[in-house]
Amino acid sequence: DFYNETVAKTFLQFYENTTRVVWNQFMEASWNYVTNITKKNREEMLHKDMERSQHMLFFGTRARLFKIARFQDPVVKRMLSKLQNIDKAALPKDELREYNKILAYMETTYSMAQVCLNEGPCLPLEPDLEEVMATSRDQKELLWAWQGWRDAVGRQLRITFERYVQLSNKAAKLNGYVDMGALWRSKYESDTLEQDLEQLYQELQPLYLNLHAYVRRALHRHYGPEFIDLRGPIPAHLLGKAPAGLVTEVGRAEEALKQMPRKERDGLPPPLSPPTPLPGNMWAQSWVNILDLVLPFPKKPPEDITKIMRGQHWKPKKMFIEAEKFYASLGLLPTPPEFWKNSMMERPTDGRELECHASAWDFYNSKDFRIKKCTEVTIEDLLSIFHQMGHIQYFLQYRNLSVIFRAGANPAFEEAVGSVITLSVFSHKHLLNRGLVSHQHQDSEEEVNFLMGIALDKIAFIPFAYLMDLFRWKVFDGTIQKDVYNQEWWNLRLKYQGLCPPVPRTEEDFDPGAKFHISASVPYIRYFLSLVLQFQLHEALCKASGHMGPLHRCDIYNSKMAGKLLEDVLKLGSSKPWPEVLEKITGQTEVSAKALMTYFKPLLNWLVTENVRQGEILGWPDFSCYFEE
Ligand SMILES: C[C@H](NC(=O)O)C(=O)O
Ligand SMILES: [Zn+2]
Repeated sequence: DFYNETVAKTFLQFYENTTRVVWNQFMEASWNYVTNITKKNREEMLHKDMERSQHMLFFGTRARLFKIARFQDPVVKRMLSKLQNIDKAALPKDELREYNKILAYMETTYSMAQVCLNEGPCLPLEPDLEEVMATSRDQKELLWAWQGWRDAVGRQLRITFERYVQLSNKAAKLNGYVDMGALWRSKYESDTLEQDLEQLYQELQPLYLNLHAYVRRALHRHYGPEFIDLRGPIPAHLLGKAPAGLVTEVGRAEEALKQMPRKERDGLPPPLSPPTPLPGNMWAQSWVNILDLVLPFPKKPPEDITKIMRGQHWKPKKMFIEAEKFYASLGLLPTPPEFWKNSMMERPTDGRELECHASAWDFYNSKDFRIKKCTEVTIEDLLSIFHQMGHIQYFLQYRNLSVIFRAGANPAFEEAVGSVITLSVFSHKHLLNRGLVSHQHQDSEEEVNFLMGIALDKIAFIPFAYLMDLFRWKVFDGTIQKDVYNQEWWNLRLKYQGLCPPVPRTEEDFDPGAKFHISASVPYIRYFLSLVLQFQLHEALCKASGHMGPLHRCDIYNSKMAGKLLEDVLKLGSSKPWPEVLEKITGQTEVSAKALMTYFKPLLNWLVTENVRQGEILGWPDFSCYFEE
């Protein structure tokens, strides 16, 4: 009977015992599919997904029958309420089958997309198109990659995405939510989530506007007024690579040096070597690749860590071991042998189709955990591995909890764990300690350069991470109708990021679909919240480690105190409301941007001074976009 708490506990135990097998088989089938996209693997994955959904439907519908309000045990109440949300499993069988096919089609279209040169090879996104974005010396080529990718992915997904929205909302309604955006937001257990997010965005906006204005000035210097309006938005494709100007300048300098007679040449310093190509950014979500162009103190360029890694013959395996050592240094859990045996750390060379977007996997048997990544030897990929290993550490810490609680305190916590560690990894102190830079001391100007490098990743990301789900929430709640998907996408990209498409866009295009998380139906607000949360956690862990001095110099490596604080939280999984979890680490129950602002204070001071000196306009009152003729 559904009033009896003991009956509920038996019901939950029965769920526990049957779930592991069903979920493990589904994860195994999903892994086999995304690491080797074949028809057979797709059928098997769809079949296992149906089984998992049937299982969720059986238990989810029964969980709704219990009179939870009358129960005493908070754990039983929390478990039953989580069990009630069964997401797409609530759809009628035939519509669920259609929905799963749509999800597989969108994600696979993204993963298999290539852009073909007129005569010659077709290039996949990773690593080839990213490489083009990073190393292109030619505006036309860059535009070719930017537009080609959107033609190959976004355009193909537009119609399917419309049906995806319908079925998503139907599933949400069957779970008691007004639309899928409401179901996604429910994971944060807060009825003020949207206001809180907007508040955080407002607090962070000045930082972004100052960075945007400063970067716009630098791009204006290199590309000239025909491309950049100092009072207007920035063309999106220019933020993805070392600017053609800079690289050809260096190329010219090298040519000139070669022409010089030897005796003259020997006395001269070597030209600034072309920046090692970091993977560009197809979505302008990170601007790290134009650091050389925007360096506050160009005479003190940071060392090229990718070049140093390659000089030291780093290989992908060593990059994973490096991350493993860091987590071990905090006294956290080691990865089991299965991890090293079953992970996919490099793109296979047997020509198979696969999904290269990096991800971490829990196989729900408390012993099999994997990362899938098409690793390149770059500093960006090293930091990405630290991020993914943060997911693995969370899986390890909560592996003995009920399967219902094997998730982050909220999705932003899952994303923040690894990112917190990368803040220490990328500190000058840590890089020096690990032999990845040789420069002993960083003076205040070099520190501003350093903070600029971090800001091009983290601050540039703020508006992008915010707008990704602002867009989707509006699509789900009907504010954005399907006939204006693309123009509404670019309205948000203009409003929040101050970006423009480099060429005119139409409603034949579906540019948001060119981003993995939209084609793979992965919510994104988690990354926006994680961005703020990771600095808040970093500050708390640095304090626990006994760090003194500016936050951006902190490296918690080897701190067992910081590790213990982190471990106590990760062990909780999603068994407690996240404000309680946050309070255990930071003493606060709310996400706060204060630590992020503290971290970037020296840079913001410099930026504001520089922008005032240049008489910059913050924002883009000239909101028209320049289009290449
Ligand atoms: C930030 C996010 N990271 C991830 O998916 O691992 C992205 O790549 O867009
Ligand atoms: Zn992640």
